[in-house]
Amino acid sequence: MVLNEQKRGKSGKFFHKAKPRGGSADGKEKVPAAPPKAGLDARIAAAKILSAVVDRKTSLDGMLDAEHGNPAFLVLGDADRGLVRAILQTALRYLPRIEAILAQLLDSPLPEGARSLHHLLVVGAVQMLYLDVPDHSAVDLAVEQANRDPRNRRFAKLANAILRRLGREKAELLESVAGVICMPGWFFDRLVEAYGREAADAIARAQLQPAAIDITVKEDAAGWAAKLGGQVLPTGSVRLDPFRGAITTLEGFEEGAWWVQDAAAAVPARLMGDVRGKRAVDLCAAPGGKTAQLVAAGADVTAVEQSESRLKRLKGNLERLGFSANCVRCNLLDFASEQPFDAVLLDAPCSSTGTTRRHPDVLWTKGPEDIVKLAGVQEKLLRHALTLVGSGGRVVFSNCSLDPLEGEELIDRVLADNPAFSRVPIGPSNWPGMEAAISPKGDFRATPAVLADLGGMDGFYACVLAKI
Ligand SMILES: C[S@@+](CC[C@H](N)C(=O)[O-])C[C@H]1O[C@@H](n2cnc3c(N)ncnc32)[C@H](O)[C@@H]1O
Repeated sequence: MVLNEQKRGKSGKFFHKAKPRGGSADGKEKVPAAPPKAGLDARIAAAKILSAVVDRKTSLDGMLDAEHGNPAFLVLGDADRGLVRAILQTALRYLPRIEAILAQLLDSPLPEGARSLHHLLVVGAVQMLYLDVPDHSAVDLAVEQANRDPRNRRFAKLANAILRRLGREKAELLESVAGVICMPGWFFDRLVEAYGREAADAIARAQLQPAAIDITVKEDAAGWAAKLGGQVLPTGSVRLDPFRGAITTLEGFEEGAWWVQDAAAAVPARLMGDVRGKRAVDLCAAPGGKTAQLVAAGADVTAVEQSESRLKRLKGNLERLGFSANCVRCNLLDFASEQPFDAVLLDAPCSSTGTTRRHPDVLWTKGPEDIVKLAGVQEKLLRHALTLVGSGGRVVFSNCSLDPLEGEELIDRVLADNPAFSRVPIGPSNWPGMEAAISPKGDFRATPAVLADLGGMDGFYACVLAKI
């Protein structure tokens, strides 16, 4: 491995051929010495967590959990935790571009054994390229970080040289990678196959934008949009204007007038039609956004959820909203009811590839094999869900995947051997403003590029089935 501005000496160690610009008078890069630096622990935690995400496929949410998260995260104060979140969210969003830039600064790729150096450089680079961290501070801290880690100590000068050069050539480097798709190749190929190149490009662009905050209101969407500052979307959700602060402090939260729910995620329950006075079951219910919608629409709701902790959260959410539902903790495959339901909602566990705007780790922790596996799980759950609905009733199947294997193809397969069920197409004319999210077969097929001018929405799929 040889690096630009770095050559391997006879001993096999790296030495730095410093350019005069940015170096010290004697041509040697200065490596700052060791006093503790503010924010260093946050950078160290970010690099560790980045490694867990991309090398060990660990989900980011769990590691950033305020109670059970990664130990390196839990020891940090609030400000540092915020910084770690910002570094990781941005690094994972732009990873292919950051890696392409680092590749330009290296003559040959870092060896597999230098992964921790790679993560350290990514953490340094993301601050300089996409976050408002002054270059000198990001470089100093990266060097300090390298010096603190026995695996990276010998690379401290190298990190210094690479990141300094990145700082000097930032604008050109960013320009040179502007066309790099920020997704793993396998996933982008699947998007192209499913949606065509143009639409896949639009999705790749849209998913780089962080998600807006959408709320579902019990009533009077226009009134709440005016009160909180926002707008009513064609889906019926209220999109809040960007703001700083805690959502829980906004008017209406305490008294349970609304709940946070992405505009796309709010669509499946709306597709159920008029459920007033009907018996409805929400089969994968927690944290309860769709249960709340069904209760708000006047249904008598049973919520089924297998995770105890998530069911607890659902109950807490319903309580704040002043709603009640019959909550059942079990695997839905074991759930049965003597009396069939009028409405069955199955919002199935999926690859979550539609949620990359909020969960940019998803594409780095999942692979094509997960999509196949999860499609199999969902098919099993859907086949069971169909047994719970009575004649004339409706089943809505939904998930937040962009992959047809977990959506259209699964539905076609299940309908093929369930002649008592048929698809109820959503007519584009039924939903002004949302035509782009209605598939030719009449399913709801949102991608992050739908309503892009208004800030996009999560990728989501929903299909309505009726029982004869
Ligand atoms: C996509 S989330 C559901 C989100 C929820 N519908 C909402 O709108 O708030 C999927 C949920 O299904 C639950 N789940 C997964 N497999 C299940 C099963 N076999 N039986 C019951 N619940 C299950 C998970 O614990 C998770 O809470």
